[in-house]
Amino acid sequence: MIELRNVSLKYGEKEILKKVSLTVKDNTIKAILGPSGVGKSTILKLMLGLIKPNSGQVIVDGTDITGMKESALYAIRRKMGMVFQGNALFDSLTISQNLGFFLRENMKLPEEEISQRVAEQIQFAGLEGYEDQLPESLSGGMRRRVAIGRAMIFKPHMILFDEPTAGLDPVSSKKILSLISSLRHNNNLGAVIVTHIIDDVFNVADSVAVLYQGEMIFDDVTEKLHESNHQFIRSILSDKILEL
Ligand SMILES: Nc1ncnc2c1ncn2[C@@H]1O[C@H](COP(=O)(O)OP(=O)(O)OP(=O)(O)O)[C@@H](O)[C@H]1O
Repeated sequence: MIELRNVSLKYGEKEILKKVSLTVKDNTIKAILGPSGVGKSTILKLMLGLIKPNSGQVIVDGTDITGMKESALYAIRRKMGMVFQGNALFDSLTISQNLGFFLRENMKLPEEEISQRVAEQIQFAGLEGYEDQLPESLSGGMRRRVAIGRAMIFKPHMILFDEPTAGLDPVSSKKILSLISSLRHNNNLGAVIVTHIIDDVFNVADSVAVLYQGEMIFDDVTEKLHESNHQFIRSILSDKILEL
């Protein structure tokens, strides 16, 4: 479980988050919805301990990580997989090498186990036949699936997605969303999805937190979004996609 308790954060003089509280339960999918620049990616960085709040606490599985040293944070980050907005694949490595990279470099696992885990992710992400290709020869949707496979290969129990469908066509978006849904069912995994696309929320999320002007204006099960009278929520429900 990941919790943000009364988290406030400034970049310089700019106040980004104002006393934001949020809970992501295990084995559930939580969406964080909000306009561009509101601080959604910042929340993911706080959850990974990459940045620290000015006040408030970030709790991961009952442990307060707010004041933790970098060395202790390593173990916390190992519980979480991260899929970055631009995928962050290595252009000069093949798909298999991309998938196995961190297992080789950071975990120093035996080659046999690496090959087995890579093969599992190739199958899970539907990338059979592309093992020896470079990322540039794959479609945007396939590259996103490689990035998901690479996050999954550590066997995390929570996975964080930054705009998982951004830049994808509707068919690829659908595939990515069903892959995300299948993570929970097949692997008992929780997920956080940062997005500005309302359809993503209704397609996969159990609950949604809406961030607007630094504050969490809604945090409840997804179906209740329709009951909100907040003007911003009413406008996103009618427009379906937030201003970029
Ligand atoms: N390292 C930084 N230093 C200063 N300002 C920053 C830094 N990182 C982010 N910001 C600013 O903080 C605000 C929130 O950024 P963040 O990336 O969290 O937004 P976001 O909601 O994820 O937006 P997007 O969907 O466009 O990525 C933005 O105004 C951004 O310009």
